[in-house]
Amino acid sequence: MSPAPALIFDLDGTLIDSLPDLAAAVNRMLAAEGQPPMVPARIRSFVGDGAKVLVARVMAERGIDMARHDALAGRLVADYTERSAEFTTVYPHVRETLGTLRSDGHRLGICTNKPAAATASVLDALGLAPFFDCVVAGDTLAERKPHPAPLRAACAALGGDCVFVGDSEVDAHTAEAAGMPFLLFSAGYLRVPRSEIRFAGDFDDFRDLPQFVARVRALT
Ligand SMILES: O=C(O)COP(=O)(O)O
Ligand SMILES: [Mg+2]
Repeated sequence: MSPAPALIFDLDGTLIDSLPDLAAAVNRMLAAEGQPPMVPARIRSFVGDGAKVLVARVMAERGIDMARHDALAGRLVADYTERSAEFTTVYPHVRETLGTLRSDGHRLGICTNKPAAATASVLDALGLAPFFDCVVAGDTLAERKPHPAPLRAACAALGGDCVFVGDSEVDAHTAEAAGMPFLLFSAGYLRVPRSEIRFAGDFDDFRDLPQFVARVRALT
């Protein structure tokens, strides 16, 4: 069996349920535009490709002039960064599992499409930052997921073999492009049927993650 692989986690919909604060920020933006609020389930279907794409999808749905995209996206990111952890929760058993994985010798990292400042703010506020040796965020590099570069950068920083754990088709495609095993957290924000993506294992309870990691490790 190979040495303990490093584990790289997606953030939104994988470690944290951030939709309530993302939706609150979107709805503050819409209110400032004189628009009625959007239901969180709809906003959830727009999450996964980063804040700028989220804002573009909301604007397209509401017929807001795209010429204002940079201004509105900039405002939303600044507002969300200030208020990223008012309603956001860590999924059950995430903290204890991250602790177990670290004690078992795994190095841990994050690869998210959320911008770096917002990522740092939410990780600090929820007490998750100390678990991670490396964070690659949506604006750390010129490319973001599903481009493999951010995941490869996280893996290079952690060293050795890596496994990616995420909730969405964006994550599955990123892992595939990077040639890395992918474990699906199926209680997050997946937007396509599971049959459309490839994963080495799936789980909806973090207490089950160490056994999947051990199984993937036994194969390498
Ligand atoms: O902010 C997003 O759109 C997605 O973030 P994630 O990559 O952590 O899921
Ligand atoms: Mg996600």
